[in-house]
Amino acid sequence: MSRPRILFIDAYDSFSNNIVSLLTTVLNADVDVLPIDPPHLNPKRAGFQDALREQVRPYHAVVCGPGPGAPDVDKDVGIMKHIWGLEGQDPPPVLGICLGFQSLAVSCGAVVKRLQTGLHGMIREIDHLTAEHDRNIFAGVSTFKATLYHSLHADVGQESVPAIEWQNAKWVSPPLFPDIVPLAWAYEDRGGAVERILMGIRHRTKPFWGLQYHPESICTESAGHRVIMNWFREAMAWNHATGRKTESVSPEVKVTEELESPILADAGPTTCSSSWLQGDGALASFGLDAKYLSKTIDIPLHIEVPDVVEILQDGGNEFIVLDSASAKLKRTGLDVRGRYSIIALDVDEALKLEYRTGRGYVTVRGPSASPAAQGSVKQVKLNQGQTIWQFLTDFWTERQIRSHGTPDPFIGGFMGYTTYELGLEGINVKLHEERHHDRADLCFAWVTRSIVIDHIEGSLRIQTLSSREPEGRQWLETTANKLARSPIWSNAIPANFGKAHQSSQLTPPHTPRARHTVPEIRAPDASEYESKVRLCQDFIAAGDSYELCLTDQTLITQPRSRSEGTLQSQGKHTSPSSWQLYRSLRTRQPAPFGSYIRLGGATLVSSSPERFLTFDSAGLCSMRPMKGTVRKSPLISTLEAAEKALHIPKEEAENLMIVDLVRHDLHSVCGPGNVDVPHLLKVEEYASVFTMISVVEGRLPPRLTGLDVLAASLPPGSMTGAPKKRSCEILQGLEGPRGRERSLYSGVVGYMDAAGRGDWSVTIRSLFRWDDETTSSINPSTLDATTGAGEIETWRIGAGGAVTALSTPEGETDEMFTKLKGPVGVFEEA
Ligand SMILES: C=C(O[C@@H]1C=C(C(=O)O)C=C[C@H]1O)C(=O)O
Ligand SMILES: NC(=O)CC[C@H](N)C(=O)O
Repeated sequence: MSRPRILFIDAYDSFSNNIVSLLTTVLNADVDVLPIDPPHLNPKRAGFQDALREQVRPYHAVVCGPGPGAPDVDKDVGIMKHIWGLEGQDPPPVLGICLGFQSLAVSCGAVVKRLQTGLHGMIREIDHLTAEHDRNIFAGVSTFKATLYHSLHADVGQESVPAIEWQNAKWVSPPLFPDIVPLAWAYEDRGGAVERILMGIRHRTKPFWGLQYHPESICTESAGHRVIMNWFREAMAWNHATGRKTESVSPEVKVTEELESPILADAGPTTCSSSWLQGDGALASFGLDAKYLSKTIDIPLHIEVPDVVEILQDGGNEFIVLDSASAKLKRTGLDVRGRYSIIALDVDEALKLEYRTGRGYVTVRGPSASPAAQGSVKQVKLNQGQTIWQFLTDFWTERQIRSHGTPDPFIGGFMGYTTYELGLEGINVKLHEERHHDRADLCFAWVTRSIVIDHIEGSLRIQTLSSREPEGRQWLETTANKLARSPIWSNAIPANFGKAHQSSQLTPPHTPRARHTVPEIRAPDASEYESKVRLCQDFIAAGDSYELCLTDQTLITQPRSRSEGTLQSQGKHTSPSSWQLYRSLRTRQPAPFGSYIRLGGATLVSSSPERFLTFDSAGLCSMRPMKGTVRKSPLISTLEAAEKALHIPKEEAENLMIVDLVRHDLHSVCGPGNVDVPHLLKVEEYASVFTMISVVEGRLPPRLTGLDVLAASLPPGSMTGAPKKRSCEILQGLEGPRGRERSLYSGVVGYMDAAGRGDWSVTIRSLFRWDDETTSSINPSTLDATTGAGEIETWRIGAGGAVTALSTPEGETDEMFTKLKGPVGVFEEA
């Protein structure tokens, strides 16, 4: 028999692809996905019912999925609501899950109410009917626990049943709702009183079933998969008994995900991407036909990443340093996260690709191209329907290097950043306001000269992608000599030259008093932040989100340092340059994903502990969401104590939600059955906090690369909450003042090399500024006499955390300030 076909109706949930994977693997079925609001099925148009019937006819069964919102709100359920009303001889067999379940219950007359407290990421035992009769999909299923993600539940009068009657009453259709046959329940202890929550139903006469819990969650026990098998067996039995005919899907009806084409706003550029990439202009041919050359030397123990940068800098303007600053602390070799540091060299000479959301073109900046240097900047139009990621893939494919013979993770290739707003474009979340700047949301340099430091081996590899071998080799020698001959290398100058001293005692952010307002720190107002946490919880209670990663920004203004643009340290009384801030942050807050980046008008100084995504050239990808953080304190100073503090329902639920979300993101590119969770809820130690991480792995099909994973998974789920799209929309409204963007914060930083390997971190615990936010000083009192530069620069630091139904406003505010402390401290130190 050919494989059965199932239509999955997606209510924009962040777990949908996990359900598709479950159905595909457990039922050996082909699953097509249709959104709740497909343009060709508008309930307001004449003939809608017929069109919907035609849509579902080819399928053996339909699944109505989970999602944000409420079942009685039309826009939240879209066509789902009309599935239950499909009259005629042969309604299709349908399974509703969570929102889909609630929609079925509402169609049978039930009222949907708010739970006393939402149950998101909570794992509960299911009390189900095991008897073998009457289309009971729980028949023969052993006891199991399942994950819940809901704020609402179906009220069928269960609270009015006296406790002594419950055992007999619970499997009987409630008198007021004769079409609902209860099949499963869960019970929530609410301080002595028990809340009865309907977990599974079937329709009395129609082939409709529903589950309130999430069968696809990583924490729903596999005994629960039997329910899905039973359901499908009942569905097929229904089709057979009623003679319901399914027809094979003709190519016209087959549903595929609709790709939105980018908005082609500016008519400006005329060169389109395909002709540019194949052209032979100086920019288009940059980096083609290159060969990998390298030279390895030992690195003295006292030399640190910034020392290497200082020795080799040649008065450049742009820098990319990915610094495993925590590696030295862990030279045991156990902590593989921080093994390598990568330094791009001669970034000014590299080709840069920049993209801004909503624009239909890519800006290509040639070597040493200042925006003013005409001729070396080109705007290349994206083809109709082509995304920035497809453009980057085409560019990369032309420069791919298959054999290089180095075990190191990077040989040269793309390095750069993306903003949070780039991610929003990818999930079709519109920005509230017009943007009053011209900054790029993605800036990737094609790096051909670089250094990889292996902190475990104590080695340094100088490498180039060069089309002229003798010249390339010459450069390797010159660079090696430059390092070896430097006085710092031979320890003639102490290696802590120019470094800020380590401060272990962190002080809370504050606004310095008026006399000498340098720098001026404007941290979020605690009570305002607390009210935003409460607003988040209102959205959660209403069913609009399961978890919201609320954040806020701290602004620091200071006179622009006179030595900005060089890597010099300077006198005591001037404001610190970005380089000094970086030196200071990496000492105060050493992290596995530190970075110093000056690229495309942005400066980023980061001490991120969070890996977003790593992948190899064979297509194995791994994501490492972090969620659940406690501050180090005398009470919580050991891993053991932190485990106690973090292995509690609230923290575990936060992490689990993001794990399921990341599985969904990875499933979308890796496909059903190709995603696993090798580590769940593991507590790790960082400089000033303990955090819980999980690892989610996927295997990419051969034709896809890590760029496809980035395209499918931004913005990082740990920075949004779930479901991603609705949560981001809510956060946009809350995180004002209006028009404020998260920008680099919540974006990602990393690389994808010419061999196809990549490593990306989430931009958190960091500070950034944009060149265009430097203003002339209007108030002379804010000027430090020794800078005299007359310019004020603005640094931004984002911080926040996940809000759930179980959060407390004070607890979340404290967590936000804890995360802020590290990065803000570099200014206080100055
Ligand atoms: C939002 C931040 O961190 C995120 C939120 C975390 C949490 O809620 O525990 C942990 C790591 C990050 O994914 C931040 O650092 O500002
Ligand atoms: N996961 C879901 O489908 C949730 C359904 C609904 N939004 C609720 O919160 O109850």
